[in-house]
Amino acid sequence: MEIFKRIGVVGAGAMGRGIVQLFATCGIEVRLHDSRPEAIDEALFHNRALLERAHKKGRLSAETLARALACMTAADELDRLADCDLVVEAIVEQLDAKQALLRELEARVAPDAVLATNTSSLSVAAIASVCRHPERVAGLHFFNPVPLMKIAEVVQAGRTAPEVGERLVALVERAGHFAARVPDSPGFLVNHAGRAYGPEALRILAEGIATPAQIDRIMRDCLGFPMGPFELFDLMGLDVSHSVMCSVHDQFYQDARYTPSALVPPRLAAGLLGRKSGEGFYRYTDGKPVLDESAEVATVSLEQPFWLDCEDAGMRDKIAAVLAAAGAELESGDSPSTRAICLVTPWARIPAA
Ligand SMILES: NC(=O)c1ccc[n+]([C@@H]2O[C@H](COP(=O)([O-])OP(=O)(O)OC[C@H]3O[C@@H](n4cnc5c(N)ncnc54)[C@H](O)[C@@H]3O)[C@@H](O)[C@H]2O)c1
Repeated sequence: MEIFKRIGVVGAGAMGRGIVQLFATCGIEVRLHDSRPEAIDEALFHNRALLERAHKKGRLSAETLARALACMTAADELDRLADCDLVVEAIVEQLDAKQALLRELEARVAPDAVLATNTSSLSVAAIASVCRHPERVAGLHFFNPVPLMKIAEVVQAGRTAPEVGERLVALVERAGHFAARVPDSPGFLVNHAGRAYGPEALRILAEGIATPAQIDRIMRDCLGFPMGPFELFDLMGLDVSHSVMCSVHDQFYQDARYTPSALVPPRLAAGLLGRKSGEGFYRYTDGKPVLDESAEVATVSLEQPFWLDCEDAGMRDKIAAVLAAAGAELESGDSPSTRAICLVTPWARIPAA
C-alpha cells in the first residue's frame, strides 16, 4: 500500500498542530498552512518545544527529534501544498468554509491527491459535494491531543473511493494509531456516542443539580472517566463543541435528545472557550488549570435513609454493603419515602477498586 510522501495540513489550531506533530514524528514530510501566518509560527514553535521536552525526558531519540523537526515546515501560501499527495484540513467547523477550502485545494493539487477533512460532525459527503472529484475526499477524524489519543476515524462518504479509505487506514496505522472505519453519519461513531456525556452534563448544570467541578469529580472518581465533561469542553474548545452539538442536532432533524444547551451561546460571546482563551469552565495560567482551593466537597448526611434503584442484584448487594459499612440505613420498599436520598446506578464501566 502506497503511504503518502508529503502531507499538507490546513489549520494550525489544536488539531492541525497535533496532526503535523504525529506525521512528522514518523518521518513524513508535513507542510502547515493557516490563513493567519502567526498561527503557523506559533504551532511549529509549540511542536518543537513538545518534541524537545520528550527528547529531554528520554522518550524520543536525538535522531527521531532531528528528523521530526526537519519534517515540519511552514506553507505561507496555499500554493505550497500543490505537490502534496494528501492534504488534511483542520480549519473552523463550518460547512461553507470547509467547502470553499476544498475547492481552492482541488484547483492546486495533482488529480490523484487525496483530500481529507478532520471535521468532528459535519457530513463528509456535504463537504465533498462541491468538489469535481468527490471520490478523493474522505474524513480523517483525530482526537485531541492527537499524538496521545491513539485512534482516528476514517470516514467513508457516499462517493469516497474504497482505496482512498484503505490508504488513510495504512497511514493512521503507520503513525501508531488505531484506524476505525466508520460511515458518514452524524457525529460518526465517537461524537455520536459522546452526546450522552457533554450535552447531558450541560443539562444537569442547567437544572442546577450540581456544579461543573462536582460533575467532573463524580465522572472521574466514581465512574473512572479520565476527564470530566467540563474538563473535556475546556480541552476541545467550547466553540468547537457547540458546533458539534448544533450539527448533530440538525442532522438528526432536531431530535430533542440532541438539543444544544442554551447555557453555551452567552459563554461563547464572553470568550469563555476553555484552555485556548485562558478561561472556560475553569481558569488557566500557562495552560494549567487554576484550582479553586476553597471549593469544598459536600458531605452527605447519614441521618436520612437511602433508597437504591438498581436492577442488578449482585450490584445491589455490593452497594448495600458499602452503605451498611458506612452506617447508613437502606430502605427496602419498591419506591422511596419522601425522606430518602435516591441512588441511581447508571450504565457505565465500574473502575476496579
Ligand atoms: N478541538 C478538538 O478537540 C477537535 C477534535 C476533533 C476534531 N476537531 C475538528 O478539527 C477542526 C479544527 O479544530 P481546532 O480545535 O483545531 O480549531 P482551532 O480553532 O483551534 O483552529 C482552527 C485554525 O484554523 C484556521 N482557519 C480558519 N479558517 C481557515 C481557512 N479558511 N483557511 C486556513 N486556515 C483557517 C484558524 O486561523 C485557526 O488557526 C474542526 O473541524 C473541529 O471540529 C476538533
